[in-house]
Amino acid sequence: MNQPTTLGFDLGNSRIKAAWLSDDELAPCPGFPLDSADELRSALRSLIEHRRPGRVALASTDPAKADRLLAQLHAHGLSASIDLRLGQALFDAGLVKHRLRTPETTGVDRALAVLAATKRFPNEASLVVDAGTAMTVNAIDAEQTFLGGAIIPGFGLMSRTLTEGTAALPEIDLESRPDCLGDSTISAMRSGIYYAAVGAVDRLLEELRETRSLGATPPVLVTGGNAKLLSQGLRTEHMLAPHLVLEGLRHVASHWPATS
Ligand SMILES: Nc1ncnc2c1ncn2[C@@H]1O[C@H](COP(=O)(O)OP(=O)(O)OP(=O)(O)O)[C@@H](O)[C@H]1O
Ligand SMILES: CC(C)(CO)[C@@H](O)C(=O)NCCC(=O)O
Ligand SMILES: [K+]
Repeated sequence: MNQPTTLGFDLGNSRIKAAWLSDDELAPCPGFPLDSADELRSALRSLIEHRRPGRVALASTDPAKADRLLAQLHAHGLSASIDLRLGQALFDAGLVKHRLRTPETTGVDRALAVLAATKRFPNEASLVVDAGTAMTVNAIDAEQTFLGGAIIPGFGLMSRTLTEGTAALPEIDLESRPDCLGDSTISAMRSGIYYAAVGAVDRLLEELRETRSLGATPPVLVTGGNAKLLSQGLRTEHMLAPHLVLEGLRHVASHWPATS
């Protein structure tokens, strides 16, 4: 049996997701918060206490947080032999083809999710939605070229904008699909935020399909911390893919030179 030895980290703007990665398996670890160094240290300790990784692979959209995680790993005698900070790393390695004008600023999470989609659908176009702190919609054509897409604020960011930009609107949370008719201040905010995002994603998927010759019904993969919540209201047919970024990282790890 193939023993998973790579510990992979997907470090986003609000959470760290980790998984044990092998050539044919992805075993997710419980997620941990990014807020305090103490919390991170103890979460990391319990993660590697019983099982020492042969290698660490890190993908991060936030360089400062990535450096902090690396410092914590060093304290445990570990370093990241794969340390990805930008989509460019995947483009340069020939793992993802693209037609982007600014590959040098493209998020590594977008490129990794796209890579995972090209492995799932090697012979057809596909669309990827990542519902995280920010939400992204990403288009891949039938030749497996990443064409680009859209970046929109996630539920939390939209909600914070409303609260911070007004005197009267309170802080809210959003845990399930709200009624579209908000009959209170809070339920009206929940409705607005939820349908702004879900409606935008549905419309983007439709526009991309129609205008970018992706075929009538390319498969749509939905990932990210808010994937399930988004999925509850999406009209476009789609599949949930909970760990698409880590899935992409698994593909990178299995192609990366063992010595680096
Ligand atoms: N178990 C969980 N712990 C924390 N947040 C969760 C959890 N499950 C869902 N969420 C939601 O997931 C969202 C973050 O999503 P995700 O983890 O994909 O973000 P991220 O990777 O930090 O963001 P980004 O991809 O924009 O950098 C949070 O807004 C939170 O509401
Ligand atoms: C858009 C986010 C925040 C989504 O996590 C991330 O992919 C990112 O920081 N991207 C940089 C800009 C870009 O992807 O073009
Ligand atoms: K992410």
